[in-house]
Parts: sequence; structure tokens; C-alpha cells
Amino acid sequence: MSVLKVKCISKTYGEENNKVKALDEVDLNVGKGEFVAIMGTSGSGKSTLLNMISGLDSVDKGEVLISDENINNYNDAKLTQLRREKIGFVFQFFNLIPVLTVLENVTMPALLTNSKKEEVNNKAIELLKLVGLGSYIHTKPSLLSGGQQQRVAIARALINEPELILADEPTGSLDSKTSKDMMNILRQFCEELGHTLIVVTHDANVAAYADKVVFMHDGKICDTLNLKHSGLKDNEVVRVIASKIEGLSL
Ligand SMILES: Nc1ncnc2c1ncn2[C@@H]1O[C@H](COP(=O)(O)OP(=O)(O)OP(=O)(O)O)[C@@H](O)[C@H]1O
Repeated sequence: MSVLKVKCISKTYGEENNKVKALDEVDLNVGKGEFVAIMGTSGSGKSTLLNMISGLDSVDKGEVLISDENINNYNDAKLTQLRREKIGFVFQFFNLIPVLTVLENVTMPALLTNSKKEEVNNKAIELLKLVGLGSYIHTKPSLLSGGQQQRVAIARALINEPELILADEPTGSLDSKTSKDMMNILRQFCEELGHTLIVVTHDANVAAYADKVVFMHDGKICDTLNLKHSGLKDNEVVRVIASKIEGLSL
């Protein structure tokens, strides 16, 4: 079953002489439990694609379907509901609310849609235990390391059991060891709990955790690398991805 279908979407910004074609007839299918990494040169359209998928911006042409529902014609209220209930977001700089505790940060998106505070609290505690932060629930984010803060953000992204998790450079502000921990957690959520994940990254080591890597250039998907059952060893995967990116930058 497809969680996400992007059908021939295009997006142009600017007017007259200043037009930029950010997306040019992009197609993408992501199945349930699949982990897709999006890579590409700077300005190739990766963030624009994520914005179209989450309905933060509208397409000029084409369709975005989430669980077979076309979101193109959603009004603002329906788009807010879509982002709240069906999509979990993980950002480069965590975007946690500093005055709230770890537990309050994680429960917040759920309390906007579910008034059963005890039920939500229990679920958040369970998720925080899963990401290894069971003993930090009453701590404020500023007292945590970057990696710990990103774990909180992952738990927050999962609290509403979204159909799709979108992560824009989730390891961009973490060191390489913490990045590995983070990607192992996300990979585990995909494999064991069937979550569907799309990660935008510049890092071949991060993309290597995905089932499929799509490469963007000039607003188009110009290449796709299927890593599932590829038979490549871990170090070879990183090398192949890095050489494809190098090829795009030439
Ligand atoms: N709101 C906007 N207004 C005008 N131009 C935009 C807007 N958003 C994106 N663009 C342009 O569209 C193109 C694609 O941008 P986008 O941010 O999607 O690229 P990216 O691949 O995410 O880049 P990076 O890796 O540097 O973040 C760029 O040329 C960018 O300048």
C-alpha cells in the first residue's frame, strides 16, 4: 500500500525574469514502512518537495496523495489537521519548546487532538522509554545534549502515530556518533513498528540507512538507488551514494 504518491508535481517561484522552477514534474511513491532518503545538490528542490508533501506550500501542477487522499484541494483547516494527525516532523534544530518539560513537549501535539491527558501521558512516557529517555521526562530540553533533544523530537513526531514522518536534515547539527544513534532509532521504528519515513540529507552515511535513495538535480529526480536487497556491504553503500552525489555536483 502506498502511503505517499507524488504525481508529476511542478512548482515555480518568482515572476517574469526571476522565475525559478523548483520542482519539474516530480514523481515519487513511498510504501508503508518504507524509509526513503532524498539527496541532491543545494537548490535542487528537496525542501520544496517536503513542503509540497506536507501541504505547507501548494503545487502548480500535479497531485500529492497521502493514503490515497488528494491533498491539493484541502483548505487551511484540513491541511492543519493533516499535519497534526498524519505527518510527524523532525527538524535539524529540534524545535522543542524550552519552557516545557520533555514530557510536555512530546504530549503537546497529541493534546491538541485528544483531551484524555492520562492516556496521552502514558503513551508519551512509553515513547520516551523507547528512545532511551525514560528518566528525563521532567527535564527541560536545555539540560539535554543535542542527541537527546533530537530523541525527544522523534518521540514528539511519533505521538500521534502519523502515517508519514518527514525529517529535514535530522542529523545536520549532530556529531557523527550521535547521528548514527539517531539513524539507528529511526531505522528501528521503520522496521519494527512499520513507520514510513522520508529524510532529506546531505550526508551519505545517513542516506545509507534508507531502503531507497532518490537523487535530485534542477528540480527533477534524476536517479534512484534501491538499497534493500542490493547485496552491497555497508561501506560500499556509502561509497556508491557519495559517488552519485559527486557526479551531480560536477
Ligand atoms: N519561497 C521561495 N521563493 C523563491 N524561490 C524559492 C522559494 N523556495 C525555494 N526557492 C528556490 O527554489 C529552488 C529549490 O529550493 P529548495 O530549498 O527546495 O532546494 P534544496 O534542495 O532544499 O536546497 P538546500 O539543500 O540548499 O536546502 C532554489 O533555487 C530556491 O532558491
